[in-house]
Amino acid sequence: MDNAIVRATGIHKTYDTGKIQVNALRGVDLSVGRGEMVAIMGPSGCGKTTMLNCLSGLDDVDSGQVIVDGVVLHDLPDDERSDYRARNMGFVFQLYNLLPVLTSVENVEMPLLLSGVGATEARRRSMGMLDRVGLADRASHLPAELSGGQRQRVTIARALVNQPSIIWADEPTGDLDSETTGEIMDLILELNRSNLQSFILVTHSEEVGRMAHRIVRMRDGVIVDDGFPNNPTN
Ligand SMILES: Nc1ncnc2c1ncn2[C@@H]1O[C@H](COP(=O)(O)OP(=O)(O)OP(=O)(O)O)[C@@H](O)[C@H]1O
Repeated sequence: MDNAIVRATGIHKTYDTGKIQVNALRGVDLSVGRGEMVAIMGPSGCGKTTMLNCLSGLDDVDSGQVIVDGVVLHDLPDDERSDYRARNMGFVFQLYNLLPVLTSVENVEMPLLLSGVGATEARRRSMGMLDRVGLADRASHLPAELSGGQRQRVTIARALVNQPSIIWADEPTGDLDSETTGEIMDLILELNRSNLQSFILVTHSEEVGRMAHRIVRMRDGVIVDDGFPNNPTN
């Protein structure tokens, strides 16, 4: 793929708990194009989250190479890799839940403040992003004062506020009912189309998978299928 933004080759990852070794990734090759939306699917335990963590540089790999926009990710020292992630990637992960004591806009502006953007500019951009996700009128609400779908929209606004070229999402619609899932996916698709950002998302939902440009199916730590969703409108 010529315009690949992510190019992973021969990724192996083993977890060693002391008692047993789990070969979570057993030679994964994957390229993701600029502006592409890829759904990673497969049965529980097949290695989807591990793949997201390894490809985004959140976790180390045992062997193989991940090149993101020309940068060999795992060659970077830890602090430079974190910095690279903060500047170029957005995350919609359960691990990065909204901070409960901060309002919507305070949550969204956090990545900007952490990367050195001034307070006034951070607030301006965060309000703009909340507006994009349809939540300008909930800017001063705490997460507990929002619905599940609204919370997820704030999480997406926070992931996108830095204008990253890649967004990694682990079950972005996991706990949501089907109507809200549709709304969140429409939002993600609209952002993907208008900003040409690449989305790589893990999902158990065939409905969500069908909305992506491409479905990558995994089993037992390898990719077993990689193709277009069976959807004539895509
Ligand atoms: N920190 C860890 N230590 C040991 N084993 C782990 C660890 N994390 C994951 N595993 C194992 O690695 C394998 C892949 O796990 P992973 O979380 O990537 O699967 P998954 O496809 O995302 O599953 P699910 O759909 O249930 O979230 C599983 O067998 C899991 O038990």
